[in-house]
Amino acid sequence: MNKKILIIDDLHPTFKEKAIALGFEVDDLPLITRAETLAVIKDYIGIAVRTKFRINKELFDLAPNLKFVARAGAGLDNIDETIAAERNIQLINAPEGNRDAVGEHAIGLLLSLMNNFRKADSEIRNGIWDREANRGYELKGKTVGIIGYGFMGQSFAKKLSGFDVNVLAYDKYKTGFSDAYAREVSMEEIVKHSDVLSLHIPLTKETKQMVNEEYLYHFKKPIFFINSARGEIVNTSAVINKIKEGKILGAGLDVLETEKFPALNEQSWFDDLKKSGKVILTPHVGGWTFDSYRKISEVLAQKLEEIKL
Ligand SMILES: O=C(O)C(=O)COP(=O)(O)O
Repeated sequence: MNKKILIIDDLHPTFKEKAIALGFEVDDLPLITRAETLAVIKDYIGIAVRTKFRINKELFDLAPNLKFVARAGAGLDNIDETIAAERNIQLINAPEGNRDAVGEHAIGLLLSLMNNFRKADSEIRNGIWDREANRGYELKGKTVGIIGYGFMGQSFAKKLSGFDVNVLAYDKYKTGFSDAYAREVSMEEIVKHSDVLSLHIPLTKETKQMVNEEYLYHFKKPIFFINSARGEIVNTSAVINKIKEGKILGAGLDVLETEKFPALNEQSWFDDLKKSGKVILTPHVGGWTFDSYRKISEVLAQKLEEIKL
């Protein structure tokens, strides 16, 4: 059997080295375009990707020999999982490789929001010394609501453990998961008690636009909101409205409903996000650290070894 793998994204060399050691032939072409990929994919039994483009029916139709897709990251939303399952194409991913990065980044966003780091810093640079407007909140004693208790949610909960917070977690697909770091609760309890809301769920048909006006309306207390999952889970205009109403005290967004320029400039909500002192934006780097770059490749290589071909 031909054992060729095509790497189409920037992956740490560990993956390639391990794959070669396992007897695979590897073409490492991080700059390959979609059209070029479609032209050659028939020759490969495996493809390794990050989020460069969608691995969908068009690609699967041209890939009769494809046995697996290796996603160098956590989210599988850029891969058509249904078609892959129908065609017995296995999916492996590496959330174990970037969970620490995401957990730490979410903590960073939260502390920065609660202490106005971004706003205060830019005020000083503009000659403003305003202590009162930059008075912060402490995490201690607050209730943090986590939606989604997989690798990322668990990592965030664990990183919170030194802050003396009450951590609640809801996961639609799991029960009995209370641990030393979080207590399993219903969505209603999250909505009722949380001072902080952090999303750690995948983007699916069900979660798309889940955090909208109606959802946010039900929160009993003003919240700090963190999204390091996927932008399309959130209706950004609703978040802006809730910031204006004082129901969201701050929003830390590592992911946006529309990402990258120039598309971002076209969004009606982007100006409001930019102007708000209560918003911190990062360019989808929560899971993308120098450390996770290597760890993701190590995890993926380990899973490649275990895959049944
Ligand atoms: O691991 C994930 O799901 C991420 O969001 C990281 O995205 P990336 O693979 O760096 O485009």
